[in-house]
Amino acid sequence: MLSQLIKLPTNAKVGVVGGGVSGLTFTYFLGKLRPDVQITLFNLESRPGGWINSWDTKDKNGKPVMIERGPRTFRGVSDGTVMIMDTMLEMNKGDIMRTISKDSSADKKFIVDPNDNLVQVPNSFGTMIKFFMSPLSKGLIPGMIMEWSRKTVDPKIKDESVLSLMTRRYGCANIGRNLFSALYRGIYADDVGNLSAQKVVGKMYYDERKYGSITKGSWERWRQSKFKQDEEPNKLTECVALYAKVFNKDTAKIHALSKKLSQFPMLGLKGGLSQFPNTFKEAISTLPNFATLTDNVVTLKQTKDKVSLEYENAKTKKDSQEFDHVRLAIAPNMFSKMIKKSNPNLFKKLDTIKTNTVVLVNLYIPDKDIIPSSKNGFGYLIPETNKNPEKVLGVIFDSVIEKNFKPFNTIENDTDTITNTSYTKLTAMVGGSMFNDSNGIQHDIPNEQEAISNVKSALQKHLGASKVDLDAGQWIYTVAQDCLPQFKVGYNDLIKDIEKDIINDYSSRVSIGGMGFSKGPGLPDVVTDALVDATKLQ
Ligand SMILES: Cc1cc2nc3c(=O)[nH]c(=O)nc-3n(C[C@H](O)[C@H](O)[C@H](O)COP(=O)(O)OP(=O)(O)OC[C@H]3O[C@@H](n4cnc5c(N)ncnc54)[C@H](O)[C@@H]3O)c2cc1C
Ligand SMILES: C=Cc1c2[nH]c(c1C)Cc1[nH]c(c(CCC(=O)O)c1C)Cc1[nH]c(c(C)c1CCC(=O)O)Cc1[nH]c(c(C)c1C=C)C2
Repeated sequence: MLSQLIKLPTNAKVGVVGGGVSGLTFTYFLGKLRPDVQITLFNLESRPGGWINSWDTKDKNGKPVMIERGPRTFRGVSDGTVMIMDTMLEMNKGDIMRTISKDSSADKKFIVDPNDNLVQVPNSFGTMIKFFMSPLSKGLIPGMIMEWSRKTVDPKIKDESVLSLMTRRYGCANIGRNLFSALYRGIYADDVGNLSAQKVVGKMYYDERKYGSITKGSWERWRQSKFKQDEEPNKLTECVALYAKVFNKDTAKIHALSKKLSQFPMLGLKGGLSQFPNTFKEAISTLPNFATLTDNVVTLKQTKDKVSLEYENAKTKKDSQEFDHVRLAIAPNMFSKMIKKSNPNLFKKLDTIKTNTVVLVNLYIPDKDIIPSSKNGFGYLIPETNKNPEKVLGVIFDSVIEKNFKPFNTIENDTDTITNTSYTKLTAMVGGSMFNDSNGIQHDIPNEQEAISNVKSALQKHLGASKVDLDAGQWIYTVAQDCLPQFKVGYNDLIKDIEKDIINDYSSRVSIGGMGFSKGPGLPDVVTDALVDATKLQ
């Protein structure tokens, strides 16, 4: 998201690089706002969706089964989620929208303690007592009680790691290395000792600076939000209000949708999350001035008062086009490759953003549920305090999620309810920063055989699964190479510096999107970012 973008001239030409949800939604929003603008979407792959990859295959009995080889859900409370769901409804896709409610067993999360026991993250009084009695809560009670009174940060410190902030606030490293280590491995695939507090726990970072403590800050924010809620109960957030305005939406309907979505911790789509990019791809193909070029490697060049994209693929010779504006909806590491020769200074800055690789190992057992009923939940995460020789970040219980999915729209003849419940579908996510050396440089990615063997060992330890059952399952191995940027200490300032260079070097004719540059790494974050920037160009 760039601060200053210039309004596009009539019949402008825009190039969008990246066919993930960031590029797709940006293209859709801009194409709807400015039907006169000619948009060309470039993508390395012919498949839309980027990291979203719902894979339709067959099980050992020849029955069709969908395996998620990337994201599978997204959070219900977010501006981006309102825009995604409103657009899906507009395209008559309401019937594939699925929800997980707060009281659903699929909303339970577990953390593995140092003795390989799964402990539920508290969501009730009973689970809170159990959590406080586990080794995972060492130091938590005194840490929280005295947090408000602890010395605040030295104002000279611009940014620090999540672990450093947590240790200062809670008086010991245990809380950071247990609870927060698990949570942030489950989002960033990285360790709290590496992650930027300003970027990752922004609210806590600013609360300590503004109010002197996290407790005081949370209280103040709760009080102010309560006051705002009472004063203006039907107020839309700034981004959703912008979305409603530019697309002439019925604000009462958008508010009702936003309110309904906020009941659900997470949402999904029947048939897999790929339905989301596929729907947007379908929608943009109907735009009056749209073209797409796939299987192309793209590089960026600055010409006098335009920007040009050079592209080539195995079949076609090198070609190029000039544009009034280029949108880069790609990760920082892909952006740096695009300008290595044409802009060495910017390349050097982008190239300091290293990445984490996650290996996904899916297991499907068509005729047995090996997830103990007491552990039915979204899945579990493994914090730094567990030895974890298998380097598993966490395991998502896809079959529990699927069995607890409820239609978003009430459907009369609900044919959706899953009849066969005795199956297992789960996804282990392996590696992330655990594949890196102390400088954050990637090393040993396990091959398919090693990764599957490690996950089998972890599932036997954590779920008590039998080797016979595991060996009988169908295993799928996916390497999500460089899939998540490393959001290291100082990340926000680095991005601000990079954005300044982009504005100067390309005279505001280039904008950037995607999870490395948006507010957060989630699907809703990149969609919000796409909407805001598309409206700046209209
Ligand atoms: C393992 C994993 C699990 C996740 N789970 C969740 C989750 O549960 N919930 C959630 O909200 N988010 C989740 N996310 C984050 C989510 O996947 C991202 O927010 C989202 O996919 C980012 O979309 P994007 O379009 O920004 O980038 P991408 O999906 O990376 O898409 C970028 C596209 O650009 C293409 N491209 C790159 N360089 C070029 C080039 N030079 N020329 C042409 N094309 C190019 C790529 O091929 C790709 O198709 C997860 C991410 C990962 C990696
Ligand atoms: C174990 C590794 C990972 C798991 N998911 C991811 C990793 C690296 C990646 C990821 N997961 C989520 C996001 C978006 C975050 C956001 O800001 O919306 C990303 C980048 C979603 C997510 N992950 C967890 C929760 C509770 C959420 C939010 C709900 C949602 O958006 O669906 C925690 C969590 N992640 C994993 C597990 C097993 C787990 C909890 C048990 C897998």
